[in-house]
Amino acid sequence: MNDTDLPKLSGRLPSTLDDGAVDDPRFRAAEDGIRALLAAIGEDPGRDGLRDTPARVVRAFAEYCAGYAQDPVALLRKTFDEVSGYRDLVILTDIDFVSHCEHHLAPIVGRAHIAYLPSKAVVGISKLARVVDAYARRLQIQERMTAQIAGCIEAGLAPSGVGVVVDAEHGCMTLRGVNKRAPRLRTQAFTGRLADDPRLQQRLLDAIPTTW
Ligand SMILES: Nc1nc2c(ncn2[C@@H]2O[C@H](COP(=O)(O)OP(=O)(O)OP(=O)(O)O)[C@@H](O)[C@H]2O)c(=O)[nH]1
Ligand SMILES: [Zn+2]
Repeated sequence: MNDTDLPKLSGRLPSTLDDGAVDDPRFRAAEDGIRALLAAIGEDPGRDGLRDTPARVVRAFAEYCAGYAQDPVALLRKTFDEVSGYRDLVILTDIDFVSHCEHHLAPIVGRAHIAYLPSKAVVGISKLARVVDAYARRLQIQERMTAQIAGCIEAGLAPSGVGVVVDAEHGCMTLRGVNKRAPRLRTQAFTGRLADDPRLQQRLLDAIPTTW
């Protein structure tokens, strides 16, 4: 799978206030935008309690979106090939993440579950969680994030197959709009042997705890 949505690695807001970010004109413009938003909801952006809020919000969004600065495939560069012929599924479940929807900038809170069939090397399992975060920390829709994670593992490890299942609650449905208490969206992507073999898919699905 081609990852056509690899991030632009420049032109983003810095994710911290270090290294001169305070002087970045985009940072200042974004703060003005938050001040305008505060005024639009009937607040006084000049009152004491809100004076530092625009800068905080911009910093927070830079942090929520820090994944744009990462190259997720590069996270999988270090692999281990001394696995004594291990060829079965590697399954990592319940990788929690927070993302933000690109429609409302509302939080998406969920868990990703990943399986892959190694062809020769395996990767440190923390790297799979790092890949999830690199895509979650962007503005997303869940379907795209799911496909991106699968595509990244495919590109980074060239395994015999990948399965990614994502379960998440969307703030834009639970906190506003239709206001449903806890609808959970499941998306999944399978490649290679997992795309061809429903029994391999089922092994990943069976490994996912039913509660969270
Ligand atoms: N498929 C998909 N839809 C999403 C995701 N996140 C949010 N949405 C939906 O995106 C849609 C945006 O719809 P619009 O009609 O443009 O926006 P809206 O008027 O705010 O819609 P409501 O949420 O129904 O009030 C909504 O139906 C959201 O529930 C996602 O990850 N995947
Ligand atoms: Zn939304």
